[in-house]
Amino acid sequence: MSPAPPAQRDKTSATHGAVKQSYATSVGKCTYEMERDRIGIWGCGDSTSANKISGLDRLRHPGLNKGMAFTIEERQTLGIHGLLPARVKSQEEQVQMCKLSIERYEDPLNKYIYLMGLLDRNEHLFYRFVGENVADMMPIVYTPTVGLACQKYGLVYRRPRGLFITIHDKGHIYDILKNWPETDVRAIVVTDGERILGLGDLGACGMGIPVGKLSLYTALAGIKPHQCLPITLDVGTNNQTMLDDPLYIGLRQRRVRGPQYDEFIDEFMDAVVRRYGQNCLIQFEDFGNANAFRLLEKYRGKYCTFNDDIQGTAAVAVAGLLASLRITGKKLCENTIVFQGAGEASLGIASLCVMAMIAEGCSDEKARSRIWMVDSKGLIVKNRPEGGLNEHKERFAKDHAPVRTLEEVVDVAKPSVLIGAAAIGGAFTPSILRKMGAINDRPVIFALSNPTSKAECTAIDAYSNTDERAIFASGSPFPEYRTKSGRILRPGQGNNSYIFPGLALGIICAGIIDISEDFMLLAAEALAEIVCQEDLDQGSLYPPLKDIQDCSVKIAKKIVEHAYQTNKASVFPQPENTEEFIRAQMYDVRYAAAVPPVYTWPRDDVLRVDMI
Ligand SMILES: NC(=O)c1ccc[n+]([C@@H]2O[C@H](COP(=O)([O-])OP(=O)(O)OC[C@H]3O[C@@H](n4cnc5c(N)ncnc54)[C@H](O)[C@@H]3O)[C@@H](O)[C@H]2O)c1
Ligand SMILES: O=C(O)C[C@H](O)C(=O)O
Ligand SMILES: [Mg+2]
Repeated sequence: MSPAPPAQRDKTSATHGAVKQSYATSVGKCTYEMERDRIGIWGCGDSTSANKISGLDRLRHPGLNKGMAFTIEERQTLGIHGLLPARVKSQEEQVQMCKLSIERYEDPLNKYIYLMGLLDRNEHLFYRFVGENVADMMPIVYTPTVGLACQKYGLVYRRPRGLFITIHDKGHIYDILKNWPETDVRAIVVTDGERILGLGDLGACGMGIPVGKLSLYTALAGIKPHQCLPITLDVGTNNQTMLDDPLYIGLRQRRVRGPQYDEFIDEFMDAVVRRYGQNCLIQFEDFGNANAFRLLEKYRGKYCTFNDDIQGTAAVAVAGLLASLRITGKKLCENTIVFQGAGEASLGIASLCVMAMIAEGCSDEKARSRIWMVDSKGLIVKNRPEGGLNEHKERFAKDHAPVRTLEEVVDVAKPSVLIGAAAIGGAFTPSILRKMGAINDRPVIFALSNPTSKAECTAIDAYSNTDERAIFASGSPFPEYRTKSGRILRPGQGNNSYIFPGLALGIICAGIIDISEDFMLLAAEALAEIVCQEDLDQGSLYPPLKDIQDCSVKIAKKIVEHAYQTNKASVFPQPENTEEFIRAQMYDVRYAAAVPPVYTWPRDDVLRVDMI
């Protein structure tokens, strides 16, 4: 069975009603045929005749190149014999070589450049290497090193990887999408670079984030690389350092806002639907606060979209909180939660917490009463003298006199859970942490801000100021911690990377367009369920990173099943075996045969004369 084309793509106008897709798997195709089709897409040859494809093209195409793993037979058939050294390597040997190569670099940015170079040369090898070494490689291709790479993107940028669409392309966005050589795009991660991690406005240099997120789509959830498209919408930057930097790669102008910006994003959304179909997932990433909430409200339910910083973060944090209940023995609604920050991450988490508390049987009002939020002006209270509370913050405003500092809020609220997402490095001072330890037997401390320099506290801070009783998680990874008694604690990474790859896999497989909040709570519950006693005993509220690929499939399975139960799926018929259905669509990191198998006599499948 051929992979079904995404529904309604490349029609002249965008339509957003539900469209049924056929069973979109590539199960029936052998890998050789799939590779051959892809060469056709890139225009390197006739898609019906593998023999016409230049061997050199295969060496240059990251999706087809195997480097020294081309067999002698392949080298001869493809006309690349002699272009490679005599030795034929296995992919396993190549993976070993990658390990040796990357270990030679000390500077993380050089490791990043090496890995991006590998991705540009040999996709299968990159994904196998990263997939087999997730805990070591994620901090390079993703948080925290990707933050550094974005800050230096002018230096790091080598080859096209994704699309830059500028505000000057307004009116022609569809034409730019058509310049992307792949037609079967199922997932886009898009940024406008305004809030890159906790590093602020990096303009077009934010491209490192969609590239990094989508590399995790493949490495952690097996979504095929050619189905993923990173996009940066370049509307300028207000970062003067970037504007003054001769290496800056984006438009040298201040950010466009207002109706022109809105029309630009509207055109982008419609162009994606027109080009790739309404089932193409659009993940919003690292937009500035005001646009992030506004655009989510505007597009959710109408386009296949979610905001990772609001919704993905909510799911991973709630998963961690649900897992923490197994240690504290409480219900979620019995906790008092203080947030440092009241932006995308914090408000997203707070809203999903309310939903989870309501699911426990608590009222909406009581659930909200459990949540205290602190922003740059202090505790969020009703009738704040400065005014200016938006509707999201208003929902959590306390009937309380103004309280200015986080420490004072901790004194007043006496929280059992402290969550930081304000990008203020070190905001959880030793004094605040000691207070959390004094109020609680097992204080829950989440330092979610990224990258590491923005974390509210380190794992060492959290443990050492609470007599090692803290239940700690962080957005960026921290090394393991040895307690005074010699126990090893492995703090879990409360990062949306535990959620978005599996969520996206489920969305794509079932063809979900309306990604409602119930999917986020479901993903949170699914992730929390995977956490085992051994993880908790080691101080982690999340499964180890080495198991994250399995987590993605388990999350995707729940998402797909729920989509069929709630009539949100658009891929029919409903698969009998959900997991098999999902796995059949996943990327295989192993190389496919580059030439058709040559049959030698006697063939097993042919009746031989001497057998008659
Ligand atoms: N771990 C994860 O998966 C994850 C996910 C999303 C965001 N984050 C991180 O969270 C941080 C914030 O992201 P966001 O999207 O919520 O940003 P945002 O800009 O939407 O929100 C930041 C919030 O911090 C508040 N703030 C600023 N200064 C403050 C201060 N001195 N005291 C208290 N509050 C203050 C702001 O008022 C705002 O409410 C970033 O570092 C980001 O990397 C982590
Ligand atoms: O990118 C990350 O590491 C998580 C999150 O999306 C963030 O913006 O910090
Ligand atoms: Mg983000």
